[in-house]
Amino acid sequence: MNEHHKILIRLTGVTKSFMVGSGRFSALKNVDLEIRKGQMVSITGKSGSGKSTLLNIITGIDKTTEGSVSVNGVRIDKLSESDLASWRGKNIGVVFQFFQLIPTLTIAENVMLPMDFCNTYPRSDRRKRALSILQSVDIIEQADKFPSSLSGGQQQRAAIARALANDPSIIIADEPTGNLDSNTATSIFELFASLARSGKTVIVVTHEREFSSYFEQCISIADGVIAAGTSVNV
Ligand SMILES: Nc1ncnc2c1ncn2[C@@H]1O[C@H](COP(=O)(O)OP(=O)(O)OP(=O)(O)O)[C@@H](O)[C@H]1O
Repeated sequence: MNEHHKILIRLTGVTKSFMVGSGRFSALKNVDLEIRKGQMVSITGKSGSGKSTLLNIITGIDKTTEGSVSVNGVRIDKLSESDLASWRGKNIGVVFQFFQLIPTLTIAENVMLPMDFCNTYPRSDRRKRALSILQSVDIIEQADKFPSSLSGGQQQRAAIARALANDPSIIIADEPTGNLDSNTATSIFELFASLARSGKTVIVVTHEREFSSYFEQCISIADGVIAAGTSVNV
């Protein structure tokens, strides 16, 4: 097994419970999961099955009630809130269904924002880096425009560029093509696949079965439990 396919994310015995009324509700129940570097991974399941909770555990937004979460050798469930925020900014890029670009900033400025937050690159290098990422996702011509003048597909490319700003090892995308037509959605999945080939781990919550062939690992979740046999990969 080469470096490209080493295990990047490992959840062991993860339970996430919420207090509801006088009792406890477990949104994830004793989940064991391994995700490899450089893979395209889908998470599917009905509304309320635990998909967002699983993403929030992987990104450290939610703390586990029981169990451990290790990402690239770091036990993120053991990090303090401030270490976790900085870890997340450098290691996780997030892409949303409705893009969530800042309307008053240009596309290049949107891409520079995570670099500004995390201070990951010298200030004088940030615009150059943003432009090079915009070039790599094929929207360099849009760099100095505002989000509202871009098409939906271009806005999602800009959001992906922003997710790549700090060169994270993991890209998380929650229904990233839910607001795009089928051709545009295909081009976004092609872009994710090329990111996975370059070594990024791309985890996508999606309901769109027509894109299932893009995924090397499919995690199907129901009532907080990962369905047997669905999370196997190469
Ligand atoms: N903070 C919370 N407090 C109490 N219950 C919660 C909390 N967050 C999530 N839950 C419950 O945990 C379960 C899983 O929620 P989650 O948001 O992970 O589902 P999901 O699969 O992402 O759903 P959707 O597809 O609708 O976004 C749901 O029953 C939800 O009501």
